[in-house]
Amino acid sequence: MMGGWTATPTELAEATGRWLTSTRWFTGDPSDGVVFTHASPIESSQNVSTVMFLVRSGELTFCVPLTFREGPDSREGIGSQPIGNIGQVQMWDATDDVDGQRALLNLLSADRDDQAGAFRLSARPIRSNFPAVASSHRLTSEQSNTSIIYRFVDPDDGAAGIILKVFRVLSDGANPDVELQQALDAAGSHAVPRQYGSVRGAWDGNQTDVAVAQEFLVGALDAWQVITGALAAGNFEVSDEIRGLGSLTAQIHRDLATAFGTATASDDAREQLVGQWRNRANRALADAPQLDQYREAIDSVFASVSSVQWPPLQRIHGDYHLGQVLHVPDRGWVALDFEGEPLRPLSERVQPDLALRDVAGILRSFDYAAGTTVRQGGDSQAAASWYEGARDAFLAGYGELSESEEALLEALMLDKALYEVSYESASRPDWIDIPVGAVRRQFASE
Ligand SMILES: Nc1ncnc2c1ncn2[C@@H]1O[C@H](COP(=O)(O)OP(=O)(O)O)[C@@H](O)[C@H]1O
Ligand SMILES: O=P(O)(O)O[C@H]1O[C@H](CO)[C@@H](O[C@H]2O[C@H](CO)[C@@H](O)[C@H](O)[C@H]2O)[C@H](O)[C@H]1O
Repeated sequence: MMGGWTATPTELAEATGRWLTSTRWFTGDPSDGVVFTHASPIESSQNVSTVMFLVRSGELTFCVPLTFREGPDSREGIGSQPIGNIGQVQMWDATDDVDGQRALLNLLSADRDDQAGAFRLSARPIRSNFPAVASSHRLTSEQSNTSIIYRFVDPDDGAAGIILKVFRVLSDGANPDVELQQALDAAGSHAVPRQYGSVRGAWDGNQTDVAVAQEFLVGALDAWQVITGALAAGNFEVSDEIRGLGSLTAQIHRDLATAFGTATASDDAREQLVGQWRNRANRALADAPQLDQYREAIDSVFASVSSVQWPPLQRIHGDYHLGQVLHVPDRGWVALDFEGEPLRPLSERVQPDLALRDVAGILRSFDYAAGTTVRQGGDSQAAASWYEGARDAFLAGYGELSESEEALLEALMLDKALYEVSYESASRPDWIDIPVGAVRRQFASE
């Protein structure tokens, strides 16, 4: 590190452990402790240096870039707070430090391609000749990873800046968020932001994306904000743009099928997917015992689609909901965050699936928007009919479904609601009534 100064893994763990285990992205068990296992220097000067660390906690590996500063001169004008210190050297989360932020972005344009070392970083630039950066700041909204926004001095072909996301929990294998958005961008799709590149990390036989950079879309609100804002204001009219969201979704599916191909839904593949739905249902019933009375009914919905005709399987978004779509001024809808559902292992998330799973995701999100409106005192009748109108408009934009696709969509909506039961029970118990209500309604007439 700077000036030959080094720190041992034990010193690092002692100095940062408390901060690390209290971050939003630390999804481990704090009682497992943290172990600094690997380090890869990013940038170093006489008294400031930035290093990318891998930190192990239980079974999980976290990506933790840190910036070190030695001496008062190196700290002058730093707006953010240090997270700890080792002797005279103070440490910052690099995503929250102006020099750390610059070093992380420089990784993309520095032609870095490590051939040796225990933790090797390689840049995979796409549009690497971007303009000079005027300012940078960390995104403050709630997110599972950590993003930094860089504003250009002058726009680059209309783009006002870059948003760079550092992936926090690493697993072996290409990150679908990077793989799918880069493939869509390369195919000329405007359904995702323009891509600037990504950084790969390799260690102990593992290889994955540690960061990705894309066009920062200025002034965008996500579809959840747009829709719940309108409903909260008492506007229950179904906007034409919902039909447009359906068409955009169909286009994304066509482009992903072209880029990655499709696979016949063989008996084995169906059995595997329906098996996953059953596992999720079992987990949801354990998390919400009040749904146990529907155990058989759930099982028979899943059993009934085993025998209908399935369309070919393909790569999909995988966690498609209204919060994953931005409404961009003068551009319209743009989809984000193709990482898949956080509760599923990566190996499942990259398997070909039913594209209708994404359709189910958005329809469930319309139900959440209606449910939230009612929870906040909105008119329940108006919210229920808005839901039906929004569903019909989205499906009209998506394209006609066959009878068997409709049956599959119903099963996938049930599966998604059951996933949400577990998600809410772990993350937001106050919200659990929304998916629980959806499961109940599905069986109300039986
Ligand atoms: N290209 C972008 N332009 C503008 N805002 C973005 C962009 N990408 C992400 N965001 C904002 O950052 C938030 C988090 O991004 P996301 O990719 O969902 O991160 P995470 O994987 O951490 O959940 C989004 O909900 C959105 O508000
Ligand atoms: O955005 P993430 O990839 O972290 O997705 C997870 O969190 C979502 C909530 O932030 C959760 O979405 C559920 O709540 C949304 C409203 O907040 C709603 O629009 C979605 O339809 C509903 O599923 C998502 O399930 C979870 O994976």
